[in-house]
Amino acid sequence: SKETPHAGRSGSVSSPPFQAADYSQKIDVNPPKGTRDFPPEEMRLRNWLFQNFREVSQLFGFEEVDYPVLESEALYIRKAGEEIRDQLYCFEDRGNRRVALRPELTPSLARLVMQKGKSVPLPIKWFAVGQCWRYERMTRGRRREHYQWNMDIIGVPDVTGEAELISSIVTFFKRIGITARDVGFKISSRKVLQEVLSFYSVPETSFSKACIIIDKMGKIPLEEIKKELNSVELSTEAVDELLQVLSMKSLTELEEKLGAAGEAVSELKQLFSLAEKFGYSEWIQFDASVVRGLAYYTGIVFEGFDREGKLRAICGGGRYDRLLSTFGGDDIPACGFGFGDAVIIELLKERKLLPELPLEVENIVCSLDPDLQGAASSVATVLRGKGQVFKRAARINARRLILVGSSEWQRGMVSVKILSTGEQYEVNFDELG
Ligand SMILES: Nc1ccc(Br)nc1
Repeated sequence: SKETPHAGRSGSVSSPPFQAADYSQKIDVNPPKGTRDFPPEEMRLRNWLFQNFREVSQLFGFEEVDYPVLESEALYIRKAGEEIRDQLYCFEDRGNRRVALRPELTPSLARLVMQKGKSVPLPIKWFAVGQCWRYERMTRGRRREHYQWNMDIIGVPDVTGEAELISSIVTFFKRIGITARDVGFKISSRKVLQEVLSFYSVPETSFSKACIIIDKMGKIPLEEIKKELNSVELSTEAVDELLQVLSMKSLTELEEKLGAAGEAVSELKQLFSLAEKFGYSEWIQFDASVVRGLAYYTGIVFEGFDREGKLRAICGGGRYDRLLSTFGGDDIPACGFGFGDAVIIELLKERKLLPELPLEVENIVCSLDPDLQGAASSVATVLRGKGQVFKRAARINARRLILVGSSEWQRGMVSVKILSTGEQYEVNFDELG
């Protein structure tokens, strides 16, 4: 039935009461607007991508977790004017609870960490690959769901956390053939913004809102940015100074401006020094304009970008030391990133790096005589039981064709044909393994 938007919070659409299906006409066989099916070929590519997400996460000692796609809406009600709030896929359930399809995974992680409390030793190193949602008016024809890979480190207060997270993403890129010539990371810190604003005694409450406004730079006119910054109590002088600092692309320049004593400069210098040790210096650059669009970041922020500038941000993350206290918990230092499943595929297509993932079958068993269906089933069952044969089912194309013919079967034999060479021979059914 057509969605009839009812009154309610922005972005929430309540559908009419359940209507019995009308079988007189063919249903719409396409998935709901903004969502995707994953038929076999697309599913193989998705599994390949997620397998790389998982293997890199485990290489760095992270444990996999997951959470419900449906969460309490309260997890996402932040008052900083984020786009993620404006596009919340939220509704009232049949128990009159305000719920939402998760737009991101970090609030769920914070909720689970709080739930586990002291029972989980620190540092916590968790990763997840989960579907996230937004309700965007389809005027822009964009997707309403994507899968996000997240890695988070809880309980590490210094930038070694961020350095390790960026190293894990670099490791992932290298595994799939992406190099530092293809992508880079723009790195900054929200403490840059904080130190500038504190100089102009801007109230703390304006900080998150100012970050969200600045994240819109390049997406809306500069005059609009200035107006919105004035509206959250930044003076014209503070705005001009801020915009000047945000245009900086060198740490030396930033140090000359803010001095070496502040946390912003010292943490960034420490991170760039660690990057040398990790061996990924060529992948990163300082860019003061990076603030990211989530209200809860408090320190280092970074985003992966394609150097040709054709695509949206590939991934993004940073430090969020005060998220738990916004949920009424005790703060624990934390950092993490989100990595969507869509832009990276666009990038691999651009760079002709999509993997060949044909259907993979180890054996095809077929009976040449209708009366031998049962026999063929026995053969297939024996082969399936031989774990090691099917474990190698990841082989490209079927390697063998097992023929169950009546004359051979009467002698307890089956024919085996190696498809790549055409070689054919008989095997005793009892020795199939
Ligand atoms: N947060 C979010 C969710 C879903 C998509 Br598609 N993009 C962003």
